[in-house]
Amino acid sequence: MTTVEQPHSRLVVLAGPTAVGKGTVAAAMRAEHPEVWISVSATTRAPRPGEVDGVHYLFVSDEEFDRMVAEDELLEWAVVHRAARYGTPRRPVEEALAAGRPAMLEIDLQGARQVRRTMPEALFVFLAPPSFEELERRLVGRGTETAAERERRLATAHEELAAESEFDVTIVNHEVPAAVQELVTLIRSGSARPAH
Ligand SMILES: Nc1ncnc2c1ncn2[C@@H]1O[C@H](COP(=O)(O)OP(=O)(O)OP(=O)(O)O)[C@@H](O)[C@H]1O
Ligand SMILES: Nc1nc2c(ncn2[C@@H]2O[C@H](COP(=O)(O)O)[C@@H](O)[C@H]2O)c(=O)[nH]1
Repeated sequence: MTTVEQPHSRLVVLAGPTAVGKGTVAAAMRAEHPEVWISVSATTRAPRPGEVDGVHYLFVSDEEFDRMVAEDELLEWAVVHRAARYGTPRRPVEEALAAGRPAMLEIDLQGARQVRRTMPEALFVFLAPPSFEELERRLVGRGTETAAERERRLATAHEELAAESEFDVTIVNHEVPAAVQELVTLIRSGSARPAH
């Protein structure tokens, strides 16, 4: 009997708690591994200093986000940290995958669960902090949230850390270059995704 190898999806979903370093790891991937296509999410939150529309996010109004949802333009979307809506535009993901490019989404847990339902063949990677204390240090050190917003994010972080076992692989973000290397190795290996 001939063994037919299961074709692997080239879609990687990277999730993890607030301030673990998802954005930092994704930015390093974008800079060092341009062969990996990284989705640009739409969000209703305001840009932080230095964030560029169309590069870091598509910054959209509530009305525009409503339209994207109504017209089924988003692969997944969620209200994150009870603060703003974030979503993955569907068409660019489909185009990247159709072109044979490895593609990566950097999204929250709720979004990862939605993608799990619609694209179960994707590889789900959990980015974990070395410790909760280090996560708090990174959140405070980033300095982009108010104390109240930090509290909200840390409350969500407890829930997100409890969901680690839902993911195929965990990468602990001790050092950014090592985390990027682990991610690239997974993507290149054709995602040795364990069966569920
Ligand atoms: N390996 C690391 N070691 C030390 N600091 C790190 C590391 N990775 C990221 N950081 C720092 O931690 C802070 C949070 O990182 P980042 O904004 O990338 O997190 P995030 O997971 O994208 O957060 P959020 O989900 O809230 O958007 C930043 O100041 C970043 O420079
Ligand atoms: N479900 C989705 N979550 C997303 C998306 N893009 C980003 N995110 C997540 O939002 C939080 C907060 O991000 P921040 O930039 O405001 O700090 C973070 O966990 C991101 O991973 C998305 O398209 N869908």
